[in-house]
Amino acid sequence: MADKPVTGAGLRGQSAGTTALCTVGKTGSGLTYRGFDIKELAEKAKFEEVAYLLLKGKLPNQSELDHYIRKLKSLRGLPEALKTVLEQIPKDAHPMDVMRTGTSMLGNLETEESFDEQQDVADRLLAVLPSIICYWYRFSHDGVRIDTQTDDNSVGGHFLNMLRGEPASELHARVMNVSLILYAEHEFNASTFTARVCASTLSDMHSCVTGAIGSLRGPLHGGANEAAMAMIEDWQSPEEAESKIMGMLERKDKIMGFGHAIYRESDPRNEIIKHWSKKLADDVGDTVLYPVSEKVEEVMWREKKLFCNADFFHASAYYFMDIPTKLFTPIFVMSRLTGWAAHVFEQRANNRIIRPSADYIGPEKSEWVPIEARD
Ligand SMILES: CC(=O)SCCNC(=O)CCNC(=O)[C@H](O)C(C)(C)COP(=O)(O)OP(=O)(O)OC[C@H]1O[C@@H](n2cnc3c(N)ncnc32)[C@H](O)[C@@H]1OP(=O)(O)O
Ligand SMILES: O=C([O-])CC(=O)C(=O)O
Repeated sequence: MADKPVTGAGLRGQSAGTTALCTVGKTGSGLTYRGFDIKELAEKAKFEEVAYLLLKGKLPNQSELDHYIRKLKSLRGLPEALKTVLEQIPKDAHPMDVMRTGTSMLGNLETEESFDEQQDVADRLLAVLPSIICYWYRFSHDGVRIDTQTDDNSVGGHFLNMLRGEPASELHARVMNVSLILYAEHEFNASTFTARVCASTLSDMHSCVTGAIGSLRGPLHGGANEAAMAMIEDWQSPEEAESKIMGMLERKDKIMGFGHAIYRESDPRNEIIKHWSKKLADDVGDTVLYPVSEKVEEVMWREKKLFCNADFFHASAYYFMDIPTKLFTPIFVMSRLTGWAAHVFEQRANNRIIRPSADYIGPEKSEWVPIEARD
């Protein structure tokens, strides 16, 4: 992508604070969490280890990790009042709205009374968000009230088990683990910045996370994985994909799953999720969606020098695992909760209310006109 002059629009290129959590695009394309390269984490870590790293500040040793997994497993249950609320939400609601309402309702039932409770509140949310979305989804779509306390050790395996009513295969659990690691943290992205702005007023964790979910929902941010799927799902061949993309580019449409506010050359998460999407394509014997996705990637680079961001190959990967498209962005929430909460901790530890200024472009002086005399 050609370099663009940095202007004030979208606060692009302006530092809005400090963080010890993450670097994005520091050497042109890299991503690190507390200094650890994303490629190494995606290959070697459990998502729960990455959550611990982000939330507690260091990698856990074996007994700390075992204890943490046991803790998360014990926190998966839903209060009855929250189940009642989830049962009222219609089947055609957007699952991101369900996540938002579920988090907000939990804030009424299990209010964070003091910042001393922040670690426990974050752990509870990490454990319970998959339960919220799956309980609502299975109740509204299948008419069943699921037990959200499965015996799966991993967050990803637990999610798939609740969704399907049976434990996930090793491959699917592995891909979910990688996906949750890739989505966990990304510096001052829009949803995290929302959480930090909310935290800067000394608000509670549930409010910060509820606001962040609202920001993540949009198609220019987390909603892009669903939007990318909606775009490619009906294309039957790479040739059709090429001609459709060329038409979209001619009309100056945004192509979802491409481009990035910070990365200029590539998004390091793409190569990783693309690898797993290919493995899943081979697993299900796909001959259409993966070649279509690869063609879109090739055409976008050839025509616009735009590269896939984290979202594009997530679409096909989730599709191959038979995950309904509208649950794609809620999975992002289940993971990014770790980054959001860790940023809230950081903001609280060194806080000043976030309140920028605006350049006024309205009228200099307006004359008051009585209501009867107005047009
Ligand atoms: C996990 C995540 O949240 S990753 C982001 C997910 N979002 C998407 O995939 C949505 C599609 N992508 C986009 O809308 C953008 O690339 C964003 C929102 C991610 C970044 O926006 P910006 O920082 O404003 O983009 P940037 O400054 O790099 O844009 C440069 C030019 O490329 C164009 N461009 C950028 N992305 C795209 C795209 N996906 N399709 C078509 N054109 C694009 C822009 O319109 C801009 O053109 P202009 O200078 O004529 O206005
Ligand atoms: O950093 C951003 O602007 C968006 C992004 O990729 C993320 O939040 O993962």
